[in-house]
Amino acid sequence: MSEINTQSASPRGSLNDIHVNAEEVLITPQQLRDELPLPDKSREFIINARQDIANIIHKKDHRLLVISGPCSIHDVDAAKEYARQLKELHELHKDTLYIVMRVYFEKPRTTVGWKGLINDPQMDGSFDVESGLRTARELLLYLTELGLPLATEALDPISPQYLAELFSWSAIGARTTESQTHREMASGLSMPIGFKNGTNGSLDVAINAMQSAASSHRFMGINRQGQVALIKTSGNPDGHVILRGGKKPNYEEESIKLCEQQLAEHHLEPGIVVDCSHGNSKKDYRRQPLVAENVFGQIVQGNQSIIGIMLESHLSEGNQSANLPKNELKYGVSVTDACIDFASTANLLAKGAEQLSQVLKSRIA
Ligand SMILES: O=C[C@H](O)[C@H](O)COP(=O)(O)O
Ligand SMILES: C=C(OP(=O)(O)O)C(=O)O
Repeated sequence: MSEINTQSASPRGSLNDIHVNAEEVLITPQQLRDELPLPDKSREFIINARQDIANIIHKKDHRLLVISGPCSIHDVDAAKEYARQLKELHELHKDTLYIVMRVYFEKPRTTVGWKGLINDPQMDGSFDVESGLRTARELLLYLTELGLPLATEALDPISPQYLAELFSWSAIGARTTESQTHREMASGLSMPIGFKNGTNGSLDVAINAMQSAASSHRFMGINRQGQVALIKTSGNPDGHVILRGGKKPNYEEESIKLCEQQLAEHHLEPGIVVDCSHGNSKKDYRRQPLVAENVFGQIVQGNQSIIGIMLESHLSEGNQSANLPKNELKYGVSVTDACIDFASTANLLAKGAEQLSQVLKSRIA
């Protein structure tokens, strides 16, 4: 890693780097991939998981997609323990639910705050991004070997070259669904992509994003060697909407119908994932099970468009400040949005599997 102090390199009066203090050259994506390669067995597993999820989106697989996991990953040991428990649920409910682990390394902030494990893995303002990338890749390799499909938010347009091959599903978040950069990136990503409605509740931005990302784009990015490159994409055919609520929730029947109508008006497939957290839980984690149960009820009543749910779930409930000294952080508790605990997650998914096992099968003609 080589660091250039741009302030000392820029004499007074310079037009450049006025607000840039320093830059460091990072390991290239290819170097990290060589250092931590993806075994063939894991590659096969991810190819199949992406296909399973695409089949759910296009209604060729009856199962309900369940994306469950911490709001953000900050502690690798806790993430591994969560994954081992989630893997049991994945197996237990595999005929009805397709359970994928949320592994979010990049957090979009409303203003400022800890931006995730890649940006600041030590959570102390040391911003050791190279070690963040390495830790993230090591963890993804472990989780894949465990046999869990993995989900993330694609936020940084550079990090996919380092990590994206390990994910089977990605979201474009509420704060970036309207961003051209993110729509271009989504058009080239190799896994199914969900687009969240905007933080104010706007569905239009997600529908526009789906159309944009399904198209081919030309844009500047980096290649695996870390060079700036002109990227040419063919478009992502597996886009769908994620309803996350906004100023008010949008998971109830009326909102789902409105979303179905808007998708139909744009000749888009009616595949909807409901995020049970965020605006839909009014930021109260205890409400997530209520949202999920309402969604299960809609499916039992004959809804055909809901293809999945998302849960913010961790080993223990609630959250804590990411600014606490490391030795004061409680194990298995979120440092970003509050989560439901694992026992509640397991109860909820057992209820869902029981209620939906027959009805989901009858959806696929
Ligand atoms: O899901 C996580 C948060 O809702 C998102 O990153 C915004 O967090 P903030 O409003 O605490 O910055
Ligand atoms: C940031 C997230 O969600 P949203 O984009 O809906 O706020 C998230 O799911 O972590």
